[in-house]
Amino acid sequence: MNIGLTGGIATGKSTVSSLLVARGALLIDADQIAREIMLPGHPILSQVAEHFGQAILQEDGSLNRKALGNIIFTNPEERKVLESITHPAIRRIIRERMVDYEAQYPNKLVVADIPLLYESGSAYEDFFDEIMVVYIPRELQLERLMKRDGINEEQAENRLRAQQDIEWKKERADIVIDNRFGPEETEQQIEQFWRRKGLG
Ligand SMILES: CC(C)(COP(=O)(O)OP(=O)(O)OC[C@H]1O[C@@H](n2cnc3c(N)ncnc32)[C@H](O)[C@@H]1O)[C@@H](O)C(=O)NCCC(=O)NCCS
Ligand SMILES: Nc1ncnc2c1ncn2[C@@H]1O[C@H](COP(=O)(O)OP(=O)(O)OP(=O)(O)O)[C@@H](O)[C@H]1O
Repeated sequence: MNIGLTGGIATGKSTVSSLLVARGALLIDADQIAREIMLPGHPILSQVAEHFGQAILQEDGSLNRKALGNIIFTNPEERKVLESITHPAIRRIIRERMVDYEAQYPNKLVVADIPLLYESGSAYEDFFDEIMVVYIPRELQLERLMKRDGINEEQAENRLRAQQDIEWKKERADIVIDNRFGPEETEQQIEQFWRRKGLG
């Protein structure tokens, strides 16, 4: 069985995926894949640099994440260009890993953590048995994001605006994990999900 795990920025996807992995789930992490394709020498990074210019690279040729983030989180058109380069590659790698894991470990739960699962359209939605959304109310999302990344309210708002609203995602979810309370409450919901699915 597989699930797509999503939510908004800083709603707690990594927290929830760690709880699932601790129970034996296999994880595919879209943010990690996004970093792999941006490593020096990768053809995707070359395409990105071709469009955005050398200013988004550090002297050693690696990606200057801050510089690229500043461009795409304040300019939706540039964000679309970046996504048109990165998303097809990310999607392909996720699908390949999913197929591999499911063939190798047919009794395990495979979890794909994809921040922009819904934003990417039906390409992903049809791919998973179920979609789990990690939810917290927007004000708390803003607060946790500012604190975790050490950014101000305007920068955090820009990042939130680059994604679909968390309430909208919650409405569409097959499974909602409400992560606004403490870690114990979240763990309880994961345990319930695990039992309901007969995973052990
Ligand atoms: C722009 C980049 C370099 C900024 O790097 P930075 O280290 O500041 O952020 P990081 O990669 O840790 O991402 C943090 C979060 O930002 C959000 N985010 C990232 N890219 C996007 C985007 N194109 N649109 C909306 N939100 C995004 C996601 O919620 C993600 O979890 C980086 O996010 C990137 O390469 N983005 C393009 C690839 C992509 O779309 N990744 C999302 C996973 S599918
Ligand atoms: N139940 C909780 N109570 C308090 N703080 C939490 C809780 N869950 C997560 N956090 C904190 O909120 C922040 C965001 O969590 P996390 O990094 O798991 O989110 P994420 O959805 O994976 O984020 P991103 O998509 O941006 O990588 C972190 O600083 C984390 O420590």
